[in-house]
Amino acid sequence: MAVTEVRPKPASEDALSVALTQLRAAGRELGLADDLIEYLSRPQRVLSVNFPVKMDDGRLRMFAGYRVQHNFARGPAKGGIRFHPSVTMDEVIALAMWMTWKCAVVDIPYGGAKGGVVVDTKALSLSELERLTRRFATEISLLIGPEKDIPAPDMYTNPQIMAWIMDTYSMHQGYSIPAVVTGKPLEIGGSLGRSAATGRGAVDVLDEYARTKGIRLQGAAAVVQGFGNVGGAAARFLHDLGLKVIGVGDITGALYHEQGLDIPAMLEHRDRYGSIEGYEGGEPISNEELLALPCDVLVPAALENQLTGANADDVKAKIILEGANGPTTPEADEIFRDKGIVVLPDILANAGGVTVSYFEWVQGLERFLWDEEEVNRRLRQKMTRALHEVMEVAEREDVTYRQAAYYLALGRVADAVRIRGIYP
Ligand SMILES: NC(=O)c1ccc[n+]([C@@H]2O[C@H](COP(=O)([O-])OP(=O)(O)OC[C@H]3O[C@@H](n4cnc5c(N)ncnc54)[C@H](O)[C@@H]3O)[C@@H](O)[C@H]2O)c1
Repeated sequence: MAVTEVRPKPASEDALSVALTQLRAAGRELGLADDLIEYLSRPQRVLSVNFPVKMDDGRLRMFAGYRVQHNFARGPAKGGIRFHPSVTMDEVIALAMWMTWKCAVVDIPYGGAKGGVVVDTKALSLSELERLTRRFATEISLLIGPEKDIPAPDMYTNPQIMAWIMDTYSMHQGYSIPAVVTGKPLEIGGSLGRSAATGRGAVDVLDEYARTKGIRLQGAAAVVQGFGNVGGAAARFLHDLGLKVIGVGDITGALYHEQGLDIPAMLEHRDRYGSIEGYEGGEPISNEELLALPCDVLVPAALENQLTGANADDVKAKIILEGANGPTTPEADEIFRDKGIVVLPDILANAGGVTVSYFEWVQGLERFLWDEEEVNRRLRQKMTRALHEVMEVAEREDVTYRQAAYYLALGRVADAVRIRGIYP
C-alpha cells in the first residue's frame, strides 16, 4: 500500500493565511468596517504552554501546546483539541477562528476556540498519553470551564481523552463538572449521537442539498479522504444513503473499488487495526489519485490544505462536501467556482459535531439526557436550516456557498459585537 506522508505546507497555504484571506474577503464584500475586520482577524486570547511529561522509562520529555480563544461575542468559547505532530500556534488560531464562524452559521450560542499539542500519539503508550493529557488539561485550566471555554475532540483525540480532561478539571475543583468538555463517553455524561455527529451532519447537508436541487444520490459515486471520526462516519452514512463509496484514504494510503467499497467491513477493519492498511477489498492508489477520482461527491475529511492550486484542476467531483476544517485553499476555491464544482463549505458541512457538542453541554447543564432520535432530529433540523439560510444568501448575492456561509456568520458575529459594545 502506498504510504501518504503529512505534506509540508507551503507558507502561502498555511491555515492561518487561508482563514485570514477568507475573513478579509468576506468582510469587505459584506461592507464591514476595516476596524471591525481587523478586530475579528485577531484571536482574543492565545495561551502557549510548555510542559514536562514523565515517560514510561522514567525520563522527562517536554511538549508544547496551545489553547486559543478567538472570539466570545456570541457566547462561551468552544472548540476541539488536536494532538498532531504538525500542530502550530498559527494553525490553532486559524482553527479557533473557523470555530467562531461555524458556531455562528448553525446559530448556536458559542464563540470559537481551539487547542492543540505537538505530539505523535502513535509513539506514546496509553499511560504516557494519559499523563500528557492530564498535564495539558491542567495547563489550560487557566482558560477552560463550562461557562468559559469548552473543549471537544479533534484529530487524534477521542472520548477517553475528554474523560481524562473532565476528570482532571473536576479533581482541581473538588467536584464533578461534566460540562467542561463535550465528546465525553456516554457513561460520564456524553450525548448519544455525538461520536457520529460530524459525519452525520455533513451527510444531512448533502442529502438536503440534493433534495432541494433535484439531484439523485442513490447510486452516485463518492470518495472520502480520511477515515477517522469524521470520514469514517461520513462514509457510513453515504453508504447507508445508497451512494457507492468508490475511494477511501487515510494516513496509510488509499483504496479504490469501481463498484463501491464495502464500508461496514472497512470500518470493522479500522476499528480492529487502527487504519485501512491491510484491508484487501480494494485496489491501492495514491492520495493524489484518490482526490482526482471521477465521482459525484468528494469528502475531504482528513487535514487542511488538501485541495490547492496545485491539484484543484485534477478534481473531477461534482460536489465537494468539506468534512475537514480548511481542506480547500482560496486558490482551489476559485478553480472550483470556474469549473462549476459546488463546494459545501466546512463551516457549514462539518458543523454537526459542534452542534451535538452544544446539545451535550445543554444536557449536562440541565442534568437531563435526550434519546438518540431526538439528538439526530434536532441535528438534522439545525443543519438543514443553516443550509437553506446559506443557499438563500448565495442566491440573493450571487456568490458561492462558502462566501454565503461567511456572510451569514460574519453578519451574526458583527451584530453581537455591535449590540454588546466595546468594553470599556
Ligand atoms: N471530530 C469532529 O467532531 C470534527 C468536527 C469538525 C471538523 N473536524 C475536522 O475533521 C478532520 C478530521 O478530524 P477527525 O476528528 O475525523 O480526526 P481523526 O483523527 O479521527 O481522523 C483523521 C483521519 O485522517 C487521516 N489522515 C491524517 N493525515 C492524513 C494525510 N496526510 N493524508 C490522508 N489521510 C490522513 C487519518 O489516517 C484518519 O483516518 C479535521 O480537519 C478536523 O479538524 C472534526
